[in-house]
Amino acid sequence: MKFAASLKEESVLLNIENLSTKIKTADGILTVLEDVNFTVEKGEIMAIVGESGSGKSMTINSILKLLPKNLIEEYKGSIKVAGKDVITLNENKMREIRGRRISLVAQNAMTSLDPSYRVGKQIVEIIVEKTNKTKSQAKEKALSLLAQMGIDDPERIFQSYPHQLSGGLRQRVVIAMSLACDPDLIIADEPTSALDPTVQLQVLDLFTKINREFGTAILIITHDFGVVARIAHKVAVMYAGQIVEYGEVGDIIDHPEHPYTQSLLKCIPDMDWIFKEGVHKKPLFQIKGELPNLLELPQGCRFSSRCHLAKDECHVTKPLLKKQQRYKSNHSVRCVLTERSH
Ligand SMILES: Nc1ncnc2c1ncn2[C@@H]1O[C@H](COP(=O)(O)OP(=O)(O)OP(=O)(O)O)[C@@H](O)[C@H]1O
Repeated sequence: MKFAASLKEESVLLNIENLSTKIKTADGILTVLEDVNFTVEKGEIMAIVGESGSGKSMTINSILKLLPKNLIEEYKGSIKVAGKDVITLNENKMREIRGRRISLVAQNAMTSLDPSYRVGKQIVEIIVEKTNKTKSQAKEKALSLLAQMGIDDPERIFQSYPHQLSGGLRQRVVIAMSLACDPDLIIADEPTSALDPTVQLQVLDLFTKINREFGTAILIITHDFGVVARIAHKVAVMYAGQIVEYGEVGDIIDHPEHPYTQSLLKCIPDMDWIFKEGVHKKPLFQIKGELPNLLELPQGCRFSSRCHLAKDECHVTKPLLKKQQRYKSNHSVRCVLTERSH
């Protein structure tokens, strides 16, 4: 049976409520996600930002049901795609969602490309497998997609093997592949972190172009608030498996409420001093300390041990993600101090 309604008929493409994921490890049970709530709407670019280990990839794996069964201790809540809860869908139905409704662009293009086949053949195969197109129609579509990715000589790239292409070109090819079945949502997992800085900007701008021209929603995963600022409309700041701040990007950059968000924003390099003074004159800000051990989470706020503002209550009271009424938009923060100060 075909997956019922097209996501494009819904304004909310992805709705996650109270998602909690625990995994089994040799050391014990890890709470990798807890109380995760967010939505991605039609035509929106949403970002999830956080340090390494904060749970960004686990969120993607939970959405796409890519967690190995033997690893899962708990996987509960609701992950609705076009109103259907993927948590209860079987593997056949999930395959209809993956690739067709939601496609994934990984950090390293080589994980998505087979080194032994020309890239054109790989794009054509996906189109033929997932749509009713013939091989020649699929080739036409593949060439058109490559051209739309800003590739000047699509025929040459179509005939190339992955190792003959630069990192930036490979990532453009993978992004073209992700669009092969006209998905409603692309999930891009750190899609630029393996690229040179100038190529990173070009690839980010390509996502913006795709969003504007195709109307495809994008969920981008990053550790870099600079990426968020450049392309996203909405952001969830993630720390130790929880969303600690959520809302419109403009609101959060202008009024970061959570001390962790404030710290992440300080980590964005100021391009002016890089170009004017040289990279060695001003060290980049680093957040001191480490993420808590997910086997022994603190009783109170998970960021409390690294927070320069933490008070006694922060170590004992579990903060909830609460909408801040003073903002018109849905700006939510998980911090007891924010609650007190307004
Ligand atoms: N297979 C696994 N076995 C044990 N622990 C795991 C496994 N996969 C993830 N984790 C742990 O789950 C937590 C969340 O990991 P996750 O990969 O989602 O973080 P991330 O924010 O995506 O980090 P990165 O940016 O480094 O990819 C981390 O503490 C990580 O060590």
